[in-house]
Amino acid sequence: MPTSAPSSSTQKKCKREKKDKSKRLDTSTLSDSTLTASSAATSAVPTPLSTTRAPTPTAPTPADVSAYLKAHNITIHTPSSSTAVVPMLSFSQLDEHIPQALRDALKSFKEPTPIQACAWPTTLRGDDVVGIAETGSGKTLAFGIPAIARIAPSTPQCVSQNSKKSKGKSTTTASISALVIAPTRELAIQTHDTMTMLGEPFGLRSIAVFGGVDKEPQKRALREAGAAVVVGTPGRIMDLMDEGVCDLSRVTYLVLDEADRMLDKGFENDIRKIMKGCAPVEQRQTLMFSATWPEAVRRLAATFQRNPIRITVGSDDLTANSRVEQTVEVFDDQREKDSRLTAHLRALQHKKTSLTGSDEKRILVFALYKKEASRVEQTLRRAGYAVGSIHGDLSQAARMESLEAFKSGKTGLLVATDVASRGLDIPNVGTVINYTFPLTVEDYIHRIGRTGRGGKSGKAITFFTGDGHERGLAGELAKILRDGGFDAEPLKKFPMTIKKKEHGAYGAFYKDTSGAAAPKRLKFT
Ligand SMILES: Nc1ncnc2c1ncn2[C@@H]1O[C@H](COP(=O)(O)OP(=O)(O)OP(=O)(O)O)[C@@H](O)[C@H]1O
Repeated sequence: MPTSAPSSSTQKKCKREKKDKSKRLDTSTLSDSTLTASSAATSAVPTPLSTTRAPTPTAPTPADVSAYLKAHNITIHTPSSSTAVVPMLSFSQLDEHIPQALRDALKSFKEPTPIQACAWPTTLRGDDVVGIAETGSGKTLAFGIPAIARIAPSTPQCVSQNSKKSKGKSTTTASISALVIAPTRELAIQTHDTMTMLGEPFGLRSIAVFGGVDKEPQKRALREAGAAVVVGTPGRIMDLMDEGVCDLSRVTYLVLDEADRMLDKGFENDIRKIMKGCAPVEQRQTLMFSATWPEAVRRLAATFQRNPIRITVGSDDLTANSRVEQTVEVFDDQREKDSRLTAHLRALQHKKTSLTGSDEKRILVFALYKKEASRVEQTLRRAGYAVGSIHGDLSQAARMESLEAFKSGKTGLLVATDVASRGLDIPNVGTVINYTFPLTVEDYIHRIGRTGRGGKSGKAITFFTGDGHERGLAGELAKILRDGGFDAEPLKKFPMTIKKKEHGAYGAFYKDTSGAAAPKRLKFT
């Protein structure tokens, strides 16, 4: 059936509304004091569309807000020039800020997660934000929804016209408006899938750019089709920038996912270069999200942002997902690990064959080194298990195949290095087994966060020998276990000192050059 063209009055209305919207978005580029003046506490919920509108019936009362912040142990640091952040306690509060078609993406969920509730009001009004919340708590949509809201047509009428025209085929967009940078290829692909889903009703295209695969299709996609959103890993983004096919100069919405990792030694200089290619900081919204936010990167992060609002769900200290039950087993002899691993698989009644039901629990085993991952995989295969692996010695195609087989249940067991520790949202991982402890306790938090996602519970079993790097991490691990209410006794034979961490690149010599005024700390208890 042919699609009828929109009437000229509808077209005019859409144009007018687009113009209004771009005016509205411009406020995000003004100084903080202007932003404060225009959105001063006239209502409990930010109302960028109108200042005369009566309060929304769904707006929470200050008492509701206070109780919510307390219940979820949320702390919000707001720079003195910014307006207080009032969380959105229900999806209906999004209605006046985002188009219906975007709201539809949330329909399978009951309510916003705490990080979404607190991040949306501030990201939608144009602030820079640091969002720290436990693994599996919905951070992708916390930054994904505002990204699309910023570039999508603003009204349901415009949306429906556009989606009729463009459903299935994406609109050619000359400029990239939003950029999400992720530390691993698999995470970039996963986030790109989410952005594609969110942008699809509006004909907004997302392109994933990551290494380990042929550059040509990515170059062609960028050159020929264009994209409103790019999600990628730093190395490939820089390559494509250098080749002149990835123009980021119009990127006004920039996200560092797994931000502490992105600012760590090894990535930091790449991030600086990429940011230089984006719109300048005054015209850009820069967002950082992670489950871990070590002191060592905090001040450095602030130098990339403009008066950021920091939202912390949970403790300011390093904490694990509260729905993951953690146990640690100490070994005197490394060689005991293999038999313990298979004993656990038996105790968990893990099937050796492929899984049939999609709700059957998968098990993720983390090793530290590529060779070790490969050896553990072989051991499990010899023991008769359907098992796959993900590590840096495999081609990207093999990595993607292993991940798919694990997701589908063809293999219910996956052995991985830390390339799989951050961000991956794999349904029904019931247990994470740390065969060898990671190099940092942050990595431990991210690894075990592959289970217990989206409100489900999970289990983490950690083998600990105290050899090499492990010895110096025993104190930090014990603290995490105790903070979560779990048994840290097995670790007591190791030194319990906790070393102050330094930024990988700057160490003790790092100096804050942001010149930003110290933020006031708002703790809602
Ligand atoms: N409001 C919500 N209610 C219930 N589930 C949600 C909600 N929002 C997102 N989810 C689901 O929660 C799961 C975890 O989300 P996501 O991958 O964004 O977590 P994350 O916080 O980024 O985790 P990580 O720190 O490991 O990267 C996803 O399957 C997502 O679809």
